Amino acid sequence: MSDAKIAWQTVPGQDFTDILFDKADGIAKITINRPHVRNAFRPETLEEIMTALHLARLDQEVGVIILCGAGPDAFCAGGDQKIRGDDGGYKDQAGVHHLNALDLQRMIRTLPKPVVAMVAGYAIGGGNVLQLVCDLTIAADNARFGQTGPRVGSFDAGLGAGLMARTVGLKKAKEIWFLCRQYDAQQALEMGMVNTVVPLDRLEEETVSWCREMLRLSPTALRVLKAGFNADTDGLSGVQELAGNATALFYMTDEGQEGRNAFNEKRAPDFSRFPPRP
Ligand SMILES: CC(C)(COP(=O)(O)OP(=O)(O)OC[C@H]1O[C@@H](n2cnc3c(N)ncnc32)[C@H](O)[C@@H]1OP(=O)(O)O)[C@@H](O)C(=O)NCCC(=O)NCCSC(=O)c1cc(O)c2ccccc2c1O
Repeated sequence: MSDAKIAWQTVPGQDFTDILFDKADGIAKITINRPHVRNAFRPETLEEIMTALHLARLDQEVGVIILCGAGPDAFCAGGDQKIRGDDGGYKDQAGVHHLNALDLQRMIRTLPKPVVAMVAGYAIGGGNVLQLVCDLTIAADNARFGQTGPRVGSFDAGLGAGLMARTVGLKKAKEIWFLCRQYDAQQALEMGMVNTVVPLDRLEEETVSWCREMLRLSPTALRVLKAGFNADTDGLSGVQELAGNATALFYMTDEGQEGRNAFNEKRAPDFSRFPPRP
């Protein structure tokens, strides 16, 4: 199959209402499917995305994940203001309030495979933070980015502010949040908020081509690099993620296995075969 073509297959066995979950050629695609509200999310949407991400993480056929919105008009317009309640978050259908966008942000950052945002149309508010926390962003030429929090009575002073500042610089990040302007795809590219801009009709083709390039590379190298890129921003939990990769690799060595074997064989471990390396 040429690089331009991909035959998405719906991942079977799921009962999603707010997202589509497809897979092909080592790539999983999660589509926020609420175009009537510019793909704004409700708590259920975020739960479904997290379920799909978990499945994609466990699936050893999947090396890269695409996150996108249904239709050409929006990637995601953030939290659904129609179900934003008075009790500290967004109401699910049982009336419970959530801010589970923050759980999703952390999940994307700790997921040990690259997550690529494919942005057509608006990426606004929590939708812009969502594309920001993805590892790469491919934008269509109709994409528009911005924060609205201070206008609609909200703010994301966590990754929304801090990661934004690390991505586009402190002054620009403050401008984005303090003025609540919108920026077109070219401006987003110039400020380093996205990786490339392509015509809308070539968006998926280009995104898939970037994914296929990554799939040709070492998954372990990409995994550890991702953890390394996030480690300082995420503090000790970022170090935990990076260190977990070191532990997993150590478990694969004879030296690591000698400790386990000695315990199971009720003998003292003999690490003398493993000299301290320079
Ligand atoms: C995105 C827009 C700029 C698009 O404008 P456009 O003119 O193209 O379309 P309409 O405005 O006519 O919208 C069409 C239709 O969609 C509805 N809609 C759009 N966005 C939302 C939304 N976010 N919630 C609910 N509904 C939405 C709109 O009402 C129309 O429906 P009708 O029935 O009226 O026809 C523009 O739509 C826009 O500016 N949207 C609002 C963007 C916004 O302010 N988002 C919320 C920001 S706050 C946030 O996202 C957020 C979420 C979190 O989970 C947080 C967690 C923790 C901390 C902070 C958080 C946070 O800040």
